Amino acid sequence: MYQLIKNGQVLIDGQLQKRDIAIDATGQITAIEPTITAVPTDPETIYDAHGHFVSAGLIDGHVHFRDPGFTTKETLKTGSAAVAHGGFTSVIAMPNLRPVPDNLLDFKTLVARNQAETSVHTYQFAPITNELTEQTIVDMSAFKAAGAAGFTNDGHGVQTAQTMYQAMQMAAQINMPIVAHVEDESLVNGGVIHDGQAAKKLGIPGIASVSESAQVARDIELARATSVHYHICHISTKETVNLVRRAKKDGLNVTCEVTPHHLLLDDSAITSDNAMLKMNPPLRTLADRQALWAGLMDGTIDIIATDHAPHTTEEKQQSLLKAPFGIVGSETAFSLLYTHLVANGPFSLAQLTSWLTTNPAHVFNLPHAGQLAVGQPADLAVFNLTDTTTIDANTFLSKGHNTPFIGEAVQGDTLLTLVAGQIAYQKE
Ligand SMILES: NC(=O)N[C@@H](CC(=O)O)C(=O)O
Ligand SMILES: [Zn+2]
Ligand SMILES: [Zn+2]
Repeated sequence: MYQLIKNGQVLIDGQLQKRDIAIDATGQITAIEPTITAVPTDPETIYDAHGHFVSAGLIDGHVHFRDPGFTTKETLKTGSAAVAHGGFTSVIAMPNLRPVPDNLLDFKTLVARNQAETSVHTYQFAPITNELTEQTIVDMSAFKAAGAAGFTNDGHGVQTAQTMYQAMQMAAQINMPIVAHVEDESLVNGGVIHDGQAAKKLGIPGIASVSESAQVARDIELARATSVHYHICHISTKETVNLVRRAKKDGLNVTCEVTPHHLLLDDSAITSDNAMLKMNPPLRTLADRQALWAGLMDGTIDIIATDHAPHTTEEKQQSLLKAPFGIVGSETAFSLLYTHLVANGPFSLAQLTSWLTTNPAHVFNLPHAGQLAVGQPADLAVFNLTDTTTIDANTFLSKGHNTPFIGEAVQGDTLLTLVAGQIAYQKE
């Protein structure tokens, strides 16, 4: 473990300033000062950040660790190593596992395994309904008591208004968020990419934007009627941005997330039958992408979450029609976002870090995450914002190499990640 981080650059009131950070034996930050002269006796416990950016540890509110059930894709060990490599120190894991942890025994076992087997703070979402697809809603209070961070059927939309309405009433009563994968299956029509130019050109069935936005519109009205905290996963369409903007204006407790890939890519990138560009929701149009940037700019979109969705190389080498939906995101998120949104984009480093630290801590009520401050756990990440590196799957700690961003030149490589003072990742 490290007890002193020297010569870091820390964001203070939106500006980078030189700071040293002292960490005690319990992993708490005890001082953040321009210069700390009380140096630990063991030189091994001193890390020289050499003027690089020291951030509060990032928070990812949407990851798939695949364990139990799909451990050829990822395990708790490889998934958490991957997120630490990306500078994340807290994540919330999705329950689309096998078995689905829709009974208390399986859920408690999973929560205990998350604690024991991951190198970061791994929180866990519980299902809304049995098997993520049935109508029977789980005993939400019992799952809350067992540690659930919220309720989601991610991978599946809740298909009936009746089930969603009841789930929202129950969640509102116990003050827990409904975290929604929004997808009206009656509007999907066997689509695998966005129903637009690329689908037409390649002769591949498309997924219309209304399959997302129609369900968002329904759910916002149900949220208005129940006063629940309604959080929308991976929004992808301009219509959804508009609906959320209006809901917020109306004072509803509605929040949402966007992924790095929906911000950085659109369906013009799909020029051949390449399943690395297949994910759910699909990459939409340039106009949608611009609406997502505008949504970040005006606060309609609260957070960026990766939807880290590892699959095996064999699975993703299949055609767009056959391959599973999803791409990995943990190990590329910060550098891609820093490069395109900040270094070459209109956003500030302070804005980017707010979408990855303070905002997710607030949205998901994680009181000890997202702040680099005295008295808080030393969850932090050091990023090299100046040198350019190339995204290389050989450096990935995830089992999943399924990303279209391989070979991209980026700034923002992770140098060090500490979780409560312990080294979760360090670049060689
Ligand atoms: N996003 C995806 O394309 N896939 C996710 C499921 C999901 O997040 O809906 C997965 O579990 O693979
Ligand atoms: Zn989803
Ligand atoms: Zn997901």
